[in-house]
Amino acid sequence: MLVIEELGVEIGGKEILQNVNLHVPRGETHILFGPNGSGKTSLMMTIMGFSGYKVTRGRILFKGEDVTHMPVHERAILGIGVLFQRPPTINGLSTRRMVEICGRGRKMDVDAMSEHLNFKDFLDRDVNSNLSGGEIKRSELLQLAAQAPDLLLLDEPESGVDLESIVLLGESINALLNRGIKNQPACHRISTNDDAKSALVITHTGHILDYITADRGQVLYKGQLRCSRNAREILKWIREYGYEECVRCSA
Ligand SMILES: Nc1ncnc2c1ncn2[C@@H]1O[C@H](COP(=O)(O)OP(=O)(O)OP(=O)(O)O)[C@@H](O)[C@H]1O
Repeated sequence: MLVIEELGVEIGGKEILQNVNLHVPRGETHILFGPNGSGKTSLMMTIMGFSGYKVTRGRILFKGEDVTHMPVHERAILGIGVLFQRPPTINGLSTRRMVEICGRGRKMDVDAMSEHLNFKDFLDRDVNSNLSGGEIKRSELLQLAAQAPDLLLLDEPESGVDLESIVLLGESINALLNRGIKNQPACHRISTNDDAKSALVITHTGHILDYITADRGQVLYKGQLRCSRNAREILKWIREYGYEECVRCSA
């Protein structure tokens, strides 16, 4: 689904990512760990194609197509969707209209969709205007549900979400991934065929791992992917020994 080869990225002339290689197969969810400032968000923004993230080497393939220099909207149409860590407020555009735009003319019942996410009362507010942290995440998930991407890039989905709402969030993410059943290995899931979705999820706390099934974890450290193994094992190592020791062990 997603293949990144020897990717190098600069922001404003500063090298942020170096020689990143990553493969997220169809139907798999990978967790991206890494200390603050290691480049996790930059990697997601580069995959999505936002300006300011200059690819200096390497390439990004999505569904076999080289998207390295493709504009954001074309990547979105091709099936990449992002849940931002800090999404912008868009004054003058209601969330309802935004959800319809994300759906690109597909027939859908926005009210019914928003009911599942407990978001109906906020539909007519401008996008992300005067919403709490948890409400913003639900707004983002609603937009993603309308877009129905094949690859979800989720930047700290659980941050700012209370312990009860995180259950709803986990269920919504599983629904987006076409996964009803947690803790099933990718090879045993029904949706490993053409409709299987993939995800790359940034987390610091690992709380989201209680609600979604992670097939693999990766550690980004100082702009380089330094470790790839079971996500829970990585989390345990980081908690016990810290990032520096974690990447030393896997070197
Ligand atoms: N627009 C920008 N201009 C200049 N530097 C930037 C910009 N965006 C990010 N950076 C820098 O790039 C580096 C990586 O930032 P990034 O946000 O990707 O890290 P992160 O791993 O997601 O961090 P966190 O866990 O704190 O969210 C940081 O040193 C950051 O200051």
